[in-house]
Amino acid sequence: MLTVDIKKKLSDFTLNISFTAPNKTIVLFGPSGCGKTTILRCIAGLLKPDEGSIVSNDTVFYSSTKAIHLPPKKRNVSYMFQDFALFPHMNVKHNIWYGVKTPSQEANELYEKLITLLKIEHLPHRSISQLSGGEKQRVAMARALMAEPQILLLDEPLSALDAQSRYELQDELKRLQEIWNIPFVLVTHSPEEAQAIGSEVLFLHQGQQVSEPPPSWNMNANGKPTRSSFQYFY
Ligand SMILES: Nc1ncnc2c1ncn2[C@@H]1O[C@H](COP(=O)(O)OP(=O)(O)OP(=O)(O)O)[C@@H](O)[C@H]1O
Repeated sequence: MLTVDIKKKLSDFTLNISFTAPNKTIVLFGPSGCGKTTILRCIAGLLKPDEGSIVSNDTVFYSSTKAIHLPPKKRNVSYMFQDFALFPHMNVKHNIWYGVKTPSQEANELYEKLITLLKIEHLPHRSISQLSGGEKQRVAMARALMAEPQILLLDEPLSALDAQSRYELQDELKRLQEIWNIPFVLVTHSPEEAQAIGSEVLFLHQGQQVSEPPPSWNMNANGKPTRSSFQYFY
């Protein structure tokens, strides 16, 4: 369980957000610049809010009243970036093992489980430059979970992929969340993706949560959001 209740002054508005993420996938949805990435960065400890609190289970990550601001490495949070941020000079296996401090039998078992679940058993010695976008996403996912995080943050994890890989990986993400049973906090611009993956969706507008979903959630016959989808925000 993750509880976020923070304010932070940004260039054009003040981010003022309060939500609780149970062990499910919570989606932060809204237009470019509404504050989605800033929220992830505050949870990860890469940015300090101006006030409020961030608590994960019993661990206080940030509290303005208690003057607590844990550094990123003490938060046990994995952050998966839009471009996957894999190390190009390392092969797949070394990328996945990167965050593991002490090799152990348990870590080996976790590694085997992850590459099987993510269907990348055939790739361990491949270099990153020889992977498709979907394969890179799977490797990034394995690396993120190999660190055994309490929380997984995903910043537009599927946006660089073609439609086919996106659909496949939406299902994988849902399945992995159910197995890991930790909060996944996922940022997207895509109403279709938010609906497909999110157990809960937070609609954001200029740093604030808005209660109404955009009239937008009407899809056309091809399952794509209609043009009116975006009127709410743009
Ligand atoms: N450290 C910072 N200090 C002040 N303003 C910031 C800071 N970081 C980002 N901003 C501004 O805050 C706003 C929210 O940025 P943020 O990156 O969180 O938006 P976003 O919703 O993730 O956008 P996108 O979907 O384009 O990635 C933007 O106007 C941005 O310019």
